Amino acid sequence: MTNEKNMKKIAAEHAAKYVQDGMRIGLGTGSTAYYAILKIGEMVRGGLNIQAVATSEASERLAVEQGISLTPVQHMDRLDLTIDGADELDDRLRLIKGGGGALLREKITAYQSDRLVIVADEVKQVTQLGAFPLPVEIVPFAYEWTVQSLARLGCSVQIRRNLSEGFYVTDNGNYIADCKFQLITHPEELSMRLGSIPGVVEHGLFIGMADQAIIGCQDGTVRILHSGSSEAKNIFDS
Ligand SMILES: O=C(CO)[C@H](O)[C@H](O)COP(=O)(O)O
Repeated sequence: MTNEKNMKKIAAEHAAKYVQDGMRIGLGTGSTAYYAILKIGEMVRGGLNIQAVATSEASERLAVEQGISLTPVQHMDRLDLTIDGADELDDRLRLIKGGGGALLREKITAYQSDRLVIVADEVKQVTQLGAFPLPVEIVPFAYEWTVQSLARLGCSVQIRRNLSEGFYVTDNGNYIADCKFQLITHPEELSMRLGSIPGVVEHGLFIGMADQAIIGCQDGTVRILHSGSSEAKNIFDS
């Protein structure tokens, strides 16, 4: 039986194999993307030449520690590939992201990428999204009103707190509202409704963005899902 950490690691290390010399790479955030950054760092120290941007200050620090030099975004046009984690994904590669609070930079980076590869352990794959509370980044001004608007969509809302019990503040100076729906039956419609609330900066539904998901499984295999295809295959990584 492979434990959760190893499921994340095998998925992330498989994805790192897609990174090739000369590519422009987006580095994701979270405990699964962490392993991809470690692997890419190892490849860079071995001579791989890439340009990279990170989706959070935490991933920036990790990348630099690993010897991956980061390029300012204004010096990059499109990215070839971004490797990032997810909190939930369904068979159509619709995602909930933002558990680590980095959803805004992650979505901007994913949108700018020719290819978004999601890495996750198999617990994250669900038939319907919504068991994981949907993170929504909101501006601090009048956040109480924004919370009321979010609650009118049929969810219970909690402003995320940090360990010292103050509000968690994102890398962009905003708050995160974690929105618990029973289940999200129509993610596309919800995405549009969230986007129309003033005060919402961005939300963690990523729809039509992921090209591929690499899922690390308990039996030590990786399952690969492609957008637009219901076929999945499990393979032993070597
Ligand atoms: O969206 C994210 C951060 O904002 C992460 O990718 C997501 O929370 C998954 O994290 P982990 O790999 O630690 O489970």
